Order: sequence, then C-alpha cells, then structure tokens
Amino acid sequence: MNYYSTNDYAAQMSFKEAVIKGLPKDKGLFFPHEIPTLGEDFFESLPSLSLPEIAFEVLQPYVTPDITPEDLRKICGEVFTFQIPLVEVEKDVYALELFHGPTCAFKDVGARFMSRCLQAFAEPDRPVTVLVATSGDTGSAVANGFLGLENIDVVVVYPQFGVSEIQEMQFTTLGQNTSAVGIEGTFDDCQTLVKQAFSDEDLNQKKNLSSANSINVARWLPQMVYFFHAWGQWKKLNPDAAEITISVPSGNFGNLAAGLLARQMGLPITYFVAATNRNRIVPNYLETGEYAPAPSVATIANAMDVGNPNNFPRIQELFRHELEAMQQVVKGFWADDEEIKGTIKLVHQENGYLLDPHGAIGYLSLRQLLPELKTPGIFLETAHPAKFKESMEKVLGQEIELPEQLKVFQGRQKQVTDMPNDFAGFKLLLMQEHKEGTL
Ligand SMILES: N[C@@H](CCOP(=O)(O)O)C(=O)O
Repeated sequence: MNYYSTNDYAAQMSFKEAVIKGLPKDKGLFFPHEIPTLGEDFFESLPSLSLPEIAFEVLQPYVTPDITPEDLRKICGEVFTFQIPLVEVEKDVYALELFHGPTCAFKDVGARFMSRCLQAFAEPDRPVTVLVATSGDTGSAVANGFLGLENIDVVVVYPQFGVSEIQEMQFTTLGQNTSAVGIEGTFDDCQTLVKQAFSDEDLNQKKNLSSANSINVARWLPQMVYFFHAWGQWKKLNPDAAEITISVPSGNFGNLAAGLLARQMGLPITYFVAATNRNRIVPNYLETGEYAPAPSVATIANAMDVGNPNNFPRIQELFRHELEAMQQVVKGFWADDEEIKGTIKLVHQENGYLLDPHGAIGYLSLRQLLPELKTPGIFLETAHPAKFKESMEKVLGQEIELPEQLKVFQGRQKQVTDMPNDFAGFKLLLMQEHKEGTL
C-alpha cells in the first residue's frame, strides 16, 4: 500500500517510509492510496474471530509488502494480549471498554502496534527519536509501548497543567529511553511544537524524527480493529439487528477517523457520533459548515482538550470534502463539565456503571441522539475512570480504587524538563544527546 499526503496526492510513500517519517514534509497527513473492502465471508465470521485474527485481516492490505504476513501475525498476537469487551450498560446502550491494556486507555492498541513496526524498520546506525504530544493518554501508552527499545528514544511533550496526576506519573517516571517535556501551554501548543520539529531542516539533519501521535499511520490504522470487534460482539448478542450507532469521544479525532475508515472498508455502522467536550470545533463544523479551530479550553475530560484536531483532514478526505456526505453519517455532540459530572453520577446510581469523563460524553450523546437516530448504540469507554481519580472522587464523593496497572506508579519520582512554549528552546533541547530519563 502506498500513502499520499492530504496536501499533495503526488507525494506517495510506502507504509515503511510513512511510519518512519511520521508526517509528510508539506504538513499534510499520510492517507492510504486506496481503501480495500472486506468481503461478506469476513463479516459473517467476524463474531467468532479473536482480536489478533481481526487485526490481521484488517491491517494486512495496509502494511503489505513492508511487513510479511508471518511478521504481521506475530505483531497482532503481541499487541492484542488484553480484552476489549462490549458491556451492556442499559437496554440498547453498550460500552466498548478500551481500558484493559497496560496503560488503561485505548491508545495502548496503536502505541503497541507502532512500536513493533518502528522496531522492525529502524536502521541500527540511525537511531530514531519519537516525538509525541499528549493531553494525557497518548503519552503514557507510547512511553509504555516503546520502553526499553534499542535505538529508539521517546520524548513526551505535554501541557504542564493539562493532564491528571496519574497520567503524568505514567510517562514521567519510566526513565530508560523515555523522557518528558512539560510545556507552559496547551495540548495544541505541544502538537504544534512537534509538527514544527518535523519541518526544521537543521533538526532533521541531526535527528531521525518520527511521530507517535495518531497522525502516524502505524498509530492510526490499528485503531480500526476494535470497531470491527465491537460490531462482531454486538452482532453475537443481536444476530437479527442491522443498524447501529457508535459514539466516539474525540479530541485529536484519530479514533473517529479510524472508525470511519473501517466503515469505508465495509463495516456496517449506520451512524457515528463525534462527541466532544467544550472544545466543540467539529460539532460546530457539522452544524454550520465553518471549520474554525480555536484555543483549547480546559475541561474535566482533559484528554479531549484539543482546539485544533489534527486528524480532521483525514475525515474530510474520507468524505471527499463534502460536508453533506459527512453530515449524513457523522452526528455532532458536545457536553460541558456540569453535564459530564451529572452523567457520571446518574449512571453510577442508576446502572452501577462507572463512566470516565470521556466515556460519559459518549454515553450522554447516545442518550440524547438515539431516539432520533432510532438505532441501538455503542460508546467507546476510552480510558479507565481511575486515571482521573481526583475529579472522579469529587464527583462521586467516594474513593476510586486503582487497578494494578496504575497502583505501581504511587510514590515514584517524576523526571520532567519544564519549558516555555517556544520552538527555539524546544529545538535546542532536542539537539542534545539523550541521557536516561532526561534529554
Ligand atoms: N487525546 C490525546 C491527544 C493526542 O491524540 P493522538 O491520538 O493523536 O495521539 C492524548 O491523550 O494525548
């Protein structure tokens, strides 16, 4: 499969090149040259396939010929070692629990897949520096997924005051080949610094940079797999049902773009919901046709505090830049902090189900939109509620227990380089040689 830049169709690259480069030079995003479709047989067997089997079928056309079928099977087996169950929260409303992986967020899927691809592609005499901007969950998943890999250093760039205490511990305490930079700014500032680094000639001569945000195809594409798995599980429970809506809590919009790509491959999802917090750039666009990125505002659903969603060009590409076509499939929804808190409390009381602030927006969107859409719904539970321990405990007035994956971070020492939102300083920092846990 070849990939072109969303800014230049002629700029084509192989999967391997796209993964190593991360971003095209022209500041577009890599996009598959053609979108393969999966046959009826695949969809008939989907309810009985395991996650690694689904991953193999879905991803093979995208990685051929750079990854052999044998290697892909091995990678899929290593990535999907945890469950992604579909849980009924109430009649016709299901949660797809994406938080059972090592860092308790959906990002584990893409980060683990990408780390294995990059390891296979990296040249021994040309070490790679992976830059990753995070509003909370990506940083931990990438630091964990790449930890200890030879020849690959990871730099997590995050808004100093924009992530939860536990999220910060997850990527500032690992050391080895990982380090963290706390920026005086927002997630968007961090993502801009990372993108600037890719277009800086000087820096690119000295460093072999790659990105591990979902702007990298190896992070983005595997996120399709759990949409297929969700549908398979739902179909097993409801063999005669045909229509379904999936609500995707969205910040950088890689997850929704992956779901829509899966739909284009034939996955019969009737509607998607682009569910956001007060950073409602995409719901606004769906309503008005005007795409207006804005400075992000801080919310209780911090991983979605993104004012300039970086994957949106891919969603536009999937709908050939036709707003009406997008509106027919994608419904916009947003909720403020009070609505999020109210939903967490209500669902806990009514159903005994613990939503995290991001999943709460997904759930609420279904509650409000399903009567009109007339389908059952699935929302993505993108992260474990305990990752937002402080705010969850305030909302519920009771203690939240940490899962084992998070308990291990208690009492650890953070190692962070704090700095202003300034590219010159960031570049200087990146030019230094990596020392364990610091730059
Ligand atoms: N919500 C993200 C923001 C970055 O998203 P990505 O999917 O592009 O890595 C986070 O938790 O960091």
